[in-house]
Amino acid sequence: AQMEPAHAAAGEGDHGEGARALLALLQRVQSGALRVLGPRDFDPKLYVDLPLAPGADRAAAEAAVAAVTTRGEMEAFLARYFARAGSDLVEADPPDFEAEPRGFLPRVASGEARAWALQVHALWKDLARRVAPSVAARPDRHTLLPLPGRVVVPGSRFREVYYWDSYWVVRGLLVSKMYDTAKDIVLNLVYLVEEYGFVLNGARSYYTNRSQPPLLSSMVLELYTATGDLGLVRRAFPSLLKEHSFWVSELHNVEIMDNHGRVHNLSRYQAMWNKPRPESATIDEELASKLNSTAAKEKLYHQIASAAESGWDFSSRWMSNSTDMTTLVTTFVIPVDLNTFICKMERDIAVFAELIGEKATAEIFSQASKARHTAIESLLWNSEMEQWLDYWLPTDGNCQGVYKWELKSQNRKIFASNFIPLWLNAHNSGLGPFLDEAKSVRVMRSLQTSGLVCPAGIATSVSNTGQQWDFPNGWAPLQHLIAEGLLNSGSTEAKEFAEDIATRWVRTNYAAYKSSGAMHEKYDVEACGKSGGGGEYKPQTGFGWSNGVLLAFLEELGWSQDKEIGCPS
Ligand SMILES: OC[C@H]1O[C@H](O[C@H]2O[C@H](CO)[C@@H](O)[C@H](O)[C@H]2O)[C@H](O)[C@@H](O)[C@@H]1O
Repeated sequence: AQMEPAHAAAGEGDHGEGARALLALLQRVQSGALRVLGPRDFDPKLYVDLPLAPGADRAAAEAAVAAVTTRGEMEAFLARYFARAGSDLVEADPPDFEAEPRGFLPRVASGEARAWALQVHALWKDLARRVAPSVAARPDRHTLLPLPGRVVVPGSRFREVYYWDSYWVVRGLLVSKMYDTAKDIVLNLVYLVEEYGFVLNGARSYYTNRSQPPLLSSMVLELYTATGDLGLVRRAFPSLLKEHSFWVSELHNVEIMDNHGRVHNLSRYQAMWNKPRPESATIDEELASKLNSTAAKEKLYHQIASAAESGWDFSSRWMSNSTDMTTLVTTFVIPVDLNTFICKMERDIAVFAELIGEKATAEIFSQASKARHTAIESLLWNSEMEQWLDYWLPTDGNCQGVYKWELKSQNRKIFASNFIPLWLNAHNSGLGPFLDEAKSVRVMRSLQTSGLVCPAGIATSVSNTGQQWDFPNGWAPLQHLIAEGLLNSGSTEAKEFAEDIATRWVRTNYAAYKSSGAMHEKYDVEACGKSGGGGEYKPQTGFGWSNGVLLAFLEELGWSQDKEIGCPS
């Protein structure tokens, strides 16, 4: 596959003419709003989330937008032609929600921790929605995509379902005993695979050009483990096979030959898009204005959308110069975490195939996961640093043919993702451990001296670039993946360290909740009780994956009566 894939613009092809025309109109409204309202407090995503108002005519709105020159005219224009962003998602009132479910967090004895956990549990009611029937009836009037079941959104500006966020939402819902809501979420994602061939970044027409870190099989496994619902496994199985094909297709797969002449297959992120992201078009266009040629701009847009596919948007992890976003080279990076997730997906599919009696498929996927495991260990493991490192392909050529592995192409910079393979300890799907205990301990020691472990949790990287997936931000999914891996490594010392990380995280969430009344999308790990910042949009609250991780940590760790929940003094 070339770095500029033939299908770089294929995401467009999936929609009707009406939906495309609506998105084009909304992007004009977005740039008009920036011109008229100014950059202060401007969120470009708001405008591409606007549904057409009942009875409003798109062509008339198109004719009117160019004439808008003042704030008052813009307000009148928006009120006339559009409904409120998010109004096409209606409240769901999940029937499986109970204020205090039976058997909720049995190991949380502290009254203070328990009262707070119940408040976080109650947030599912605020975040649960259903897509309004008008969306399926008139998809040309909404950028929101129809979904069959109830949804749980991250919160604030993130008014729609997101792919990898949903894994931690499901984990939290299982703690909350909301099995039906969790199943609806999984079936919605299965539906997206049936419709598009992969799980979209999010359920909006502007997210159809890319996916996100692939965790659907993990959601199915968690639900199956909690409920024994084999029907769900059977229902999801064809979609899991389809999703796997997407991630190992020419678009994502790269062949690399190791020093012993063995050729391995690993995957990378690569969006099918080479234009500005509609939800951030004004930002992407401003960045690209630093470049001269159309070809250079298209390459940058492709790298931006591919970074969004990684879930780490944005980070010095994908930049050759960490202070210059125009140097994004996402598609040239073979990421540690993506390949960990695909290895896990292959193990999960093998387990599901066995469960439903598809012996031959079970064998194929068991072999595939072993081959990827070997590839991760051969190409990404660095024995001197005792971490796994992203591998950078040469950025001056295209990605055709087989690459020859070179040690110098491992990126020696420290990121939390360098430790994500530990997570496979927690989920060996019955196929044997990923790491032995001694190696897990060595990786733990490397993490302890990496500079990532901070007073309020694990930082995303050690570079403070102003990007949101860098220092000093800590993200709930990263804490959880690493802590779960350490907890299940078999080592008492690693278990204690995992408990320490989780304790720091729970405390910072608690302190920030007490001072702000909200759960946050990300936290600043330099000090207990601080929410995070940086990046291209204002920090958000709600927040799906933070709530899920908090509940999962409390379930896994418990919280004794005399354990302090506030920040340590
Ligand atoms: O609007 C900008 C970008 O926002 C999303 O990314 C961030 O929020 C997601 C939802 O919580 C999360 O999954 C992602 O990891 C965050 O970086 C969106 O996913 C991007 O595609 C979008 O361009």
